[in-house]
Amino acid sequence: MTSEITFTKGHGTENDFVLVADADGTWNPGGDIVAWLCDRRAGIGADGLVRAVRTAAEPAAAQWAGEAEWFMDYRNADGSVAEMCGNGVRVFAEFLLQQGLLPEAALAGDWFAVATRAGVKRLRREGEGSWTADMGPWRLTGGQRALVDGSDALVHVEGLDGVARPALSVDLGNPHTVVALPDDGELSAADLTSAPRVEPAPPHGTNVELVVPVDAIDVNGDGDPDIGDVSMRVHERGSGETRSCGTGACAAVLATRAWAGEGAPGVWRVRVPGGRLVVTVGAGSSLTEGTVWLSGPARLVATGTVTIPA
Ligand SMILES: N[C@@H](CCC[C@H](N)C(=O)O)C(=O)O
Repeated sequence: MTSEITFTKGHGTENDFVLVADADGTWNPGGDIVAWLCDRRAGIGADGLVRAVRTAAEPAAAQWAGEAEWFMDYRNADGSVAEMCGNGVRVFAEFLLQQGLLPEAALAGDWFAVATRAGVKRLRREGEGSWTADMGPWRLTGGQRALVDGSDALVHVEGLDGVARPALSVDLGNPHTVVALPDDGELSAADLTSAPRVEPAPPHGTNVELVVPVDAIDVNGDGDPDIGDVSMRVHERGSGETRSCGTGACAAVLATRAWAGEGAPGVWRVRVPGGRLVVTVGAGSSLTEGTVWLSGPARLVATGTVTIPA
């Protein structure tokens, strides 16, 4: 039997999603259906599927029912499940607004809670199509040892000189491995048509970010940089190279800040192929753990219906 689903297509800095409202949790697609929907030739095409379901109706989220009304069920383009999506959660908030499901107070600029597999995240509307997400806790996976050594992994990136690069692993609820490159030439030369090989292989796979520091900005002219600035490309676990990754932007900043050491800025601009994001490191964060905020656009571009094959 086939079924018809209403969807919205949206993106955050061109990290794009198919969004489906499934308030009562009656539609729980298998990985093959997700992969088909996300297929850019045979399906609608997206980096991932976002399903909006009431926490009370979703067994995976029932533990957060008292804290958040809605659960973001995030799936990668290959149909695999992911814990969190930083661009996706902003687009999710914009989608709830479009569907008339956003709590009234959130429209007025109050924080509101969304449950994810990485726990409850809070979001605030900054203006039309613009959101900040409190991404919650992060940590360098390798802890103090990785900070002292400057790396806890090696990454082989195709298209460069064949030498494995030192990298830092960052846990944002989902896994990231960040590699610093010296300049834009290397950033462009990197071939991300296949996943960079990471050693040791992370147990649940990883998203890989390539990051190039851009000159930090000294806003008040006191000689100390106030705003950090990086360029980034990403190969996402389960989706391949994408034009942006929100959790990846946070990871890129947190690794760069760890390499820079004490005194590094707390606010960063992240340039990705699909646009720009702002990452703010939470007050009280150390170089190895803390909290982080992500700000950026969320755009909804189309709605439609699709017949799901049996
Ligand atoms: N694009 C997302 C991250 C999506 C999940 C990721 N591919 C994973 O498997 O962890 C973002 O904006 O954070």
